Amino acid sequence: MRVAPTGSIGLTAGSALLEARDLVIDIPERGDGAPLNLPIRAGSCWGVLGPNGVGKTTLLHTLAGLRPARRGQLWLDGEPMTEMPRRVVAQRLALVFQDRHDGFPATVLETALIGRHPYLRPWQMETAADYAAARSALIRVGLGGFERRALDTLSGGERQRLAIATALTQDPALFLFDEPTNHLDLHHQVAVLDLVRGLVQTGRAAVMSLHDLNLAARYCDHLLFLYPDGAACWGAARAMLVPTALERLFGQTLVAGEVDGQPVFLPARRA
Ligand SMILES: Nc1ncnc2c1ncn2[C@@H]1O[C@H](COP(=O)(O)OP(=O)(O)OP(=O)(O)O)[C@@H](O)[C@H]1O
Repeated sequence: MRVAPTGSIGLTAGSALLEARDLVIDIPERGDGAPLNLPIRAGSCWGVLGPNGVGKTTLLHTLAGLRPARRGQLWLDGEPMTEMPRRVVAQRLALVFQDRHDGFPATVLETALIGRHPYLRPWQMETAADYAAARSALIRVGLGGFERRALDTLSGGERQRLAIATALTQDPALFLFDEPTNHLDLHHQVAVLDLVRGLVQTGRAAVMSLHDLNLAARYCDHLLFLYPDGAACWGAARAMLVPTALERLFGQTLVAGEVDGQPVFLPARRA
């Protein structure tokens, strides 16, 4: 079932930084889901919600151009992404992965500097401006004093914030975050999502997968629901946050309320 048939609900301002047209993601041994038509416009923050294994990570990797779609096209700044050099794509969008497997020893600053690679020629050394960008990003995620620390000494939450700092150093117009609040305590979850909101308010765009419905309700202006049967629906967050749709999405009975004028959802207690 396709609950909200178009991605145009509530989208008025800003140009589409990334547009998915009839996009079908490729999940091995699974049938085609509903084709996605998503215009990710400047100044918008999209949340991708759905149960475990539904395809959120696969979608984000596909939007980043890191894995081929089964069908459909991706347009980045009005050009077909598949025809763009990877370096140019990396100047325009950044993906913060859910999991990282650090291949070799590095410091926190060296890792953040990886965000400048799309702008450097092969073997070109980072400039003072590149270092300044990396240092500024580390400060923004609260890792200002960590520059010389070895990667393998970081906690899970610190490593997550470093991944976000690396994306900030990359300075793209579009940020794709796969569960950006993973490993983070409540304070740092809110700090990271406030930072994402700040990025969006300055005309960038973000797409993030989230498991926390209430954080999604608070921070996202557009939502995409991916259902286990392959259905999908998307639109303005206010129109999407309907308890029956959310209950079907998560297979969980919910109790809905309102705090600070914002919808809040809790799992219903079992009888
Ligand atoms: N190489 C592969 N071969 C077969 N199935 C795969 C492969 N890679 C991923 N999958 C399956 O694709 C499905 C979608 O995975 P994906 O990681 O995109 O889900 P997700 O919605 O991000 O899940 P979660 O919420 O648990 O992070 C899962 O069922 C996963 O097991």
